[in-house]
Amino acid sequence: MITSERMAAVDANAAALGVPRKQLMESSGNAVAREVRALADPGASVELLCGRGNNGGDAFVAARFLSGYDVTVRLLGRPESIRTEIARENWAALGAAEIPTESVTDAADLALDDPDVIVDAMLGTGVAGALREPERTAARLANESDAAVVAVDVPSGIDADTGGPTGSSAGSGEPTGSGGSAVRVEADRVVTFHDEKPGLAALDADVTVADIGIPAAAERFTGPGDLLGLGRDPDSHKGENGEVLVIGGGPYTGAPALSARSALRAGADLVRVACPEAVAETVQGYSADLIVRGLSGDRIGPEHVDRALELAAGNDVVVLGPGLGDGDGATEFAREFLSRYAGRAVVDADALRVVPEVDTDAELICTPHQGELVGMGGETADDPEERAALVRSFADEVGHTLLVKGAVDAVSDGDAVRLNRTGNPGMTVGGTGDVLAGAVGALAAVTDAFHAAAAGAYVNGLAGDAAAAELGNGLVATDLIDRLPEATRDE
Ligand SMILES: NC(=O)C1=CN([C@@H]2O[C@H](COP(=O)(O)OP(=O)(O)OC[C@H]3O[C@@H](n4cnc5c(N)ncnc54)[C@H](O)[C@@H]3O)[C@@H](O)[C@H]2O)[C@@H](O)CC1
Ligand SMILES: [K+]
Repeated sequence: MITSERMAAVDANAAALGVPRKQLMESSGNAVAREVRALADPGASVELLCGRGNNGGDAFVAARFLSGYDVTVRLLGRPESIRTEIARENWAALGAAEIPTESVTDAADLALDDPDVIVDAMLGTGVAGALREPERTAARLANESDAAVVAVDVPSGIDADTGGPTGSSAGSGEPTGSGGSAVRVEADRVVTFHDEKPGLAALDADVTVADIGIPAAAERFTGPGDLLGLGRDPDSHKGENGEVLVIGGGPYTGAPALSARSALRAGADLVRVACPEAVAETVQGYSADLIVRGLSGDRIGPEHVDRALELAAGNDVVVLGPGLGDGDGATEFAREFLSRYAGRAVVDADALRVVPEVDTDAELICTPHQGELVGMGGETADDPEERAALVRSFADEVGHTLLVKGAVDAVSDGDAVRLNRTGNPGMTVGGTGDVLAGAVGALAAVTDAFHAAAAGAYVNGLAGDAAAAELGNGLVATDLIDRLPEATRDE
């Protein structure tokens, strides 16, 4: 099963792996034509109802694969209004190949000549709201005809994620819109691409899943698609893109500052640091952009839990651990803090060891390296696939998301697993882990824990690769921070 949102991410990852959209559309169209061939013999009449997006583009390709059939490609809209370049190219290819096309803008001009097969390629996953005209009328005509109806990817008017009509937030199958009942194509067959869609199972149609050549690696590994949707809403206000509290420092002062600055560069609006008073000035000295809150004394200990919880309450995410040290007081603090905190937290460094034993309502993203993973009671292996399986089962056991750092990072929430290949040996320098924890913290303020961990690993490694390209093995952790804004751009 794959959601529309994940499908878009995987599509972008496939393009980054050298399998561009145009190739996917070619395979999709080919798969649609195969379905038509299975339904009707050559000579049969096939009416392709095409929208202006890529769903329609799939049908333009299908028409090319249907030589020997009496094909009509009917575009709902003007050719100039075809939305994507790839669909436009495939439309133009029809003309060049002398395959008959028609374009209809007015619903009143729509009529179907009693075809044997109708291909519904009006709307796919890019639909917004209930069907408009002329799609609405075309859907009615398709439903009234005796033809076998083959839907491309998803029947037009159906939400691929819910199975309900498009434009209904509940997706419950209830009619929507201004009083009228929701029109949708009642397909006999659906050719859907790459993987099953959650909304198709409940439909009264035969569903074929077509392999369109998206490599498994596009799902297995992080890629640029994992950043889609993490961009800033242009209308947002200060604080809406994430408020992060870093709790750490004491024996080390650089670590909490690195995490905090990283969170800012990865997109958080406000980042606060709670650290011992004795080092507050030093931490502040690293950057005027940080809001530093001192906790009495020179080490964080259990006496600070109340104050830390108070500070945490105003933030979306806590990053716990950078520079905290492994003293008894610090460990006790981490244990008690987590047992009383119920929000979302990234747990790193010396705070990691308390995770397996602590009883917490918090949602944690733990970022251990292999050694810390073993310290937590987890297992590791040389083979990356085996290691990923072990990370998954350990994440399931502890009930939190794990991001296990290595040459290939492994991320799992106990269910899904994602691997990250960005990064380089130059990043073994001190502080890069603090940068990662901060970046994941910033992302966890705007998306779910698993997505934040995967995207954080990806951007951190990407920033490291950009730094290594310039500085080789001379890179330092702050070089990554400087390159995070570019790495986190989602276009
Ligand atoms: N990785 C992928 O996601 C792939 C997608 N492919 C195809 O691309 C489709 C998605 O393409 P698009 O994102 O271009 O979207 P669609 O082709 O689903 O439709 C988008 C366009 O339809 C119009 N529209 C939107 N809502 C409407 C409504 N309620 N009534 C009437 N018109 C409306 C708008 O002009 C919009 O731009 C998939 O369903 C699939 O068929 C395939 O080509 C292969 C790979
Ligand atoms: K469709």
